[in-house]
Order: sequence, then structure tokens, then C-alpha cells
Amino acid sequence: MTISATSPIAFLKGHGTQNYFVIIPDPDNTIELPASVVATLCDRRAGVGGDGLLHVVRSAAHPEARSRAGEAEWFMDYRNADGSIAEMCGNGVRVFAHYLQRAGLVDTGDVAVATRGGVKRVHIDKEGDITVAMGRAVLPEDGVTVTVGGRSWPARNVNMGNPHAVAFVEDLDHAGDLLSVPPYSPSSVYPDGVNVEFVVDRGPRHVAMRVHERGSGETRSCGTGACAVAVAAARRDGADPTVTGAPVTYTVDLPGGRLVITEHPDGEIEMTGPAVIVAEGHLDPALLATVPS
Ligand SMILES: N[C@@H](CCC[C@H](N)C(=O)O)C(=O)O
Repeated sequence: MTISATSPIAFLKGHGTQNYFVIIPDPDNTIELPASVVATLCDRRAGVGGDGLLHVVRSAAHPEARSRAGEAEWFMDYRNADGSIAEMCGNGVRVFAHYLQRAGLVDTGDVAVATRGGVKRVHIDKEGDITVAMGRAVLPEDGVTVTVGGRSWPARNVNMGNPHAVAFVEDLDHAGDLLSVPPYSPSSVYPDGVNVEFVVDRGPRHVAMRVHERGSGETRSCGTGACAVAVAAARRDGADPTVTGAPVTYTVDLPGGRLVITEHPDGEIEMTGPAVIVAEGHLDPALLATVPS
């Protein structure tokens, strides 16, 4: 079935620290979501509005996740607002797990979610905060420079399953209102594009950031971005839990809220933050009937 079929299609809208998502439950993977349809749904004026879309599919029903079905019943088929595909979304996976639990599709407690960036284990605590085991960061040694509006900064290349360039700046306002378009970054290092974080210090192991998300523009939060920032800040500060054996925690403030990131001695990075469902309804088939696929 295409999403412009005649019967209404259920959707929800949710956010994690104001990184907001259209959620399309589709356990049997029967709904086609070409990039043009995703882009229309994510358009906040012409559609539902979102920084991305969470297509909720059983792993067994999706060719990219079938091999993971024994480990994780559900697959987060994540799309950016422009319809492009990304490996992982940290805020999205919290919202995804919250949706599964709210819908009664999983038990309370721990949930495994398959993503293109591997299976993520998610813990939902009684107060509602959600902790995700995000995996390990990879820090290639490339020297990267990012440029916005004629100013350039050196950046740290961090891969959290998806690519990031983390730049420490003097003032978050230096990028002005220019983060809706991709900052310049070297395509030789990032052939598939990159998420770019601008970071300032707020105190000991406490930073604040803005982000340009690949495929979505400037957003009010990025979970993988916050993890990349915490790891880059730790290395800058001379802290590496995989060497010292002591976990390191950073508080990361974003325009849409706060995330707490801990890197453990085995390299595993845990991210804790909220997840909220704000609405649910049905898409009007007429809305999308004219979207070219
Ligand atoms: N908002 C996300 C990241 C979504 C994917 C990203 N735009 C990409 O293309 O890699 C997060 O919370 O991690």
C-alpha cells in the first residue's frame, strides 16, 4: 500500500528534548514511504511537521532488519525531514521505545530496538526518563574544518553510527541564523554529509550546543550529536574512560532541553533524557494523493 491509498493511516507526533517526529506505526511494513511523502509529512506548514519520521516496523517484516529479529522485535526505520535515510537517531529511539510501551507493544522496563546503526538497548524508568545504550564512538583522526557564514572552526570527527563534526566555539551565536543550511565540511571526510555541532562550555563537564542536522536543518536537539559532543569534550579535557577505567558524565544543554551522557570504561555511551507523545490521529488520504513519489 502507498501512503496515498484511500484509507486513513494512523500517525502520532512526539518529541525528545524538542527534536520532533512524525510516527507511523506499520508493524507489517505495508506502507511505502518514498522521500517525497516523508518530506511532505515532515513539513510543518504543509504536513504534520517533524525533524524526522519514525516508521515503526517489526524487524521480521523489514529486509534491513530481518537478521536482527531474534535480538529486537521492532525496527526503527528512521528518515530525516528531507526523506533521506539515516543510520541512527538518539532522540528518536527514546520516542520510539516510549511509543512501543504506550501502545502495549512491549513490556515495561527494557526494550531492544533494531536500527541501521545496530540494536540499541533502551531502559524506561518509572519517572519516565529513558536511557539508551548508544554503543561506542569512533573518533577518526582526520583534521576537519567547518565553515559557517565566512567563519571557520577546527572540528573533531566523531562517528556515533552516523557522522558528526564537533566544533568548540567561543559563542553559540557566532553561527547566527545560518544553521538551517549545511555548514561547509570536507566531502572527502564526509561523503554522505554530516551533522555539525557547535559547542560552548557551561561549567565542569557541562556544555551547551547547537546543531545542524544532515537532512533536517537546525533542530532543537540531537541525541547522537549530544553523545558526539560529550566524547569530544571528554577527549579535549583529557578524559578517556577506556584508559582510566572511570566513567565520565557530561551534561549537555540543547535549545530544546537537557541530555545526560555517560561514557563507561568499556566505551559504551549511555544517553538519558525524556520522550513525549503529543498527539495522535489519522492522515487524510486526500492530503497526500497528489504527492509525486
Ligand atoms: N536527531 C537525531 C539524528 C537524526 C539523523 C541525522 N540527521 C543524520 O542524518 O545522521 C538524533 O537525535 O540523534
